[in-house]
Amino acid sequence: MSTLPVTVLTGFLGSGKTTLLNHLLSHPNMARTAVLVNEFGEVGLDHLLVRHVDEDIVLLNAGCLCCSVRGDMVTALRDLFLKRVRQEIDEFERVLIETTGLADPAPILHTLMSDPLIANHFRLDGVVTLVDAVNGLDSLNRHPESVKQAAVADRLVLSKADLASAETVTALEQRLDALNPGAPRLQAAWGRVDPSGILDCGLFRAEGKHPDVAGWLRDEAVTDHDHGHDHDHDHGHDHHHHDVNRHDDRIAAFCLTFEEPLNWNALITGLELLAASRGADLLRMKGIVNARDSDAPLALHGVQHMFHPPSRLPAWPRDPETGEEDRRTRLVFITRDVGREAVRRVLTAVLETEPDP
Ligand SMILES: Nc1nc2c(ncn2[C@@H]2O[C@H](COP(=O)(O)OP(=O)(O)OP(=O)(O)O)[C@@H](O)[C@H]2O)c(=O)[nH]1
Repeated sequence: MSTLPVTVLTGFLGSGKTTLLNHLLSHPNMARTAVLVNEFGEVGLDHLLVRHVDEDIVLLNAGCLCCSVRGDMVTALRDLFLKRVRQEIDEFERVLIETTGLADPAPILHTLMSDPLIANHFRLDGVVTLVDAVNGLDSLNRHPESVKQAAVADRLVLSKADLASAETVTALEQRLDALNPGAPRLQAAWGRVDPSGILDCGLFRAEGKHPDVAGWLRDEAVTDHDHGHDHDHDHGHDHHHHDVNRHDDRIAAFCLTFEEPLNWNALITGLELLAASRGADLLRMKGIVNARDSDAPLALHGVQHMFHPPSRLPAWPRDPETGEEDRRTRLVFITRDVGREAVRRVLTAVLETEPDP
């Protein structure tokens, strides 16, 4: 993969994004990373500064570039790429983008998938969402944006656990489990997190190792949660959502599994139908597909109405216990106000009626 991985760091106002960045920027593993921030001033770079490359880009002593974004993120990312091509800046191998606190990460993710220059040269590695242990529950209760930020995350990082009681942290963790069971959670006191915990959560690794399907798809964690969820609903009492407010109730995380190879065109038609009718509510989708007319597995992911072009993987993932190839199609969805059954019905209806090409 010659594209450069991009990590999007998001989190509600005051959740600790700048504090985390401050820690990351001095970490040796951040060498060759270009970090896009809204303003240099906020991060306080003086003690890390090696030299000014230009007005908007500085080189830091860990070997990373810190770039302040003037105007929009798309222009900043394009400029950065062109400077790299013209060798006006030190070669960087990955990008980390800090979003503003109220931001919906979806538009940035759409740009990564759709802007021709950007989509050709960058790929989404992951969305990292910071959640403040003190105010996190309140933000989730009051701001649908913060629910969405947590729901689309590939990694959830809890900040300020030192200021919150153990009960509050547990209650927050339960909420996050229900909202986004597939996202591994880390704790970062005062922003102290190892870069390896939040970078390389995508399917492809910088070192060109085999794609990590299980680590990217996280379908087992989602399936385990989904079973518990159905079970609780079946019995209708005392389930773990009883104290969860309605923003969270609108979010569902589930995995659809197909044992037999699928008609690829029909699957895409089904997904397009879903995107056209419920695009805004398909918060995140990731999948590995066994298509009848492809020997190799195909990986697919999307955010709302937009899908990234599929990638062909070099080999089928293997079951870690038996070592056997796992050729099942697995589609993981995080949705808002769209249930598993509705998605399954649309996809199976199209899969059953479309003829093979
Ligand atoms: N006690 C404690 N305070 C923290 C921790 N992380 C961040 N803070 C403090 O929380 C406040 C907000 O942190 P920032 O890093 O500025 O948060 P932010 O997400 O960048 O804020 P905005 O850019 O305004 O959205 C600051 O005063 C930090 O010092 C932590 O783990 N523990």
